[in-house]
Amino acid sequence: ERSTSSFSYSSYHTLEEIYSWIDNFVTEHSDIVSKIQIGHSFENRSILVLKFSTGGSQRRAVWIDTGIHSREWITHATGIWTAKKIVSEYGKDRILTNILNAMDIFMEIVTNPDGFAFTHSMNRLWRKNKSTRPGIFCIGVDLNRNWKSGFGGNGSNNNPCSETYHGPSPQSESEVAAIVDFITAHGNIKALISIHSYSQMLMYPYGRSLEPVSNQKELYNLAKDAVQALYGVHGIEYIYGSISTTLYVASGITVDWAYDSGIKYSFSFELRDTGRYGFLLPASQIVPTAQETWMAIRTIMEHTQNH
Ligand SMILES: O=C(CO)C[C@@H](Cc1ccccc1)C(=O)O
Ligand SMILES: [Zn+2]
Repeated sequence: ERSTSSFSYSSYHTLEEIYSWIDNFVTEHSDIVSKIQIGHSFENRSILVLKFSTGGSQRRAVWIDTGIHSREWITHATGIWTAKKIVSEYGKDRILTNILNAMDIFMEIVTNPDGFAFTHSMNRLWRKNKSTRPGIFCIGVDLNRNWKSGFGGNGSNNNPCSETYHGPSPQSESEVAAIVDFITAHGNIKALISIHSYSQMLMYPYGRSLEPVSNQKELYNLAKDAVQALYGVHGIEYIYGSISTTLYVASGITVDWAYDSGIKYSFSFELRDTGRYGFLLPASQIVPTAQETWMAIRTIMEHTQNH
């Protein structure tokens, strides 16, 4: 359809519908939003990033990604709603307006487009990307294990048939390399938020070890504030802490790479629910989930802007 006014923010959508929404969204809000192609997937789909900017050049920025694991549909839906929220609240919400007057926001909604298309066509519970290599008879790499930091360590798997297969080498996957290249070239990303589902958790590095990061106290307190803001919307309770102590040891993950690259405010969300529906969260929970998650994301962005 030609405009986003007929787009349902309370439904799940196909890859084509999301890419079409992105084009309409950028057209309708061209004063503040632009579209950047940062690369292409294994199956040659465009990898798209939304840039929210009110001016300046190379401003400090926040990176948000959703959908790195294709079956986690609530994350793409939350990303879309959040993008609309940002443009709707600019000039109205004082906190968001201050954030966008000082920083840019980059949002990658479909971080694993090949896997996402596959969840619609063949296998709803597909997690990895769709890369193949000669002589390897299982498909896909876990894009949340393919990053350089701690690559190949505990909590990742060398078996290509594993759901946590880390791939042949760090950044071997074009979907990961595209983000690394973009963030490295930008050079002024101050916060990274990588959104997963499910479990209702807000976590920070490290995943690869139990060792606390240097600003652990700050991240703990920021996570606490963010989780309290989230709770205030619909009374949903999150737990929070470092990945390795809150969930499990995982190596080669997005937020460890971000942190080691100097992005001191790196977080990973696990959205609703805690297992009743899991990855098959009903569409009726999209808007409530996005509304509460926004309050946590805004808290993290506000802290980043002020530090
Ligand atoms: O996707 C998950 C649920 O589908 C769990 C996530 C947990 C996690 C999230 C962020 C960083 C490290 C691990 C994973 O194992 O990669
Ligand atoms: Zn995940």
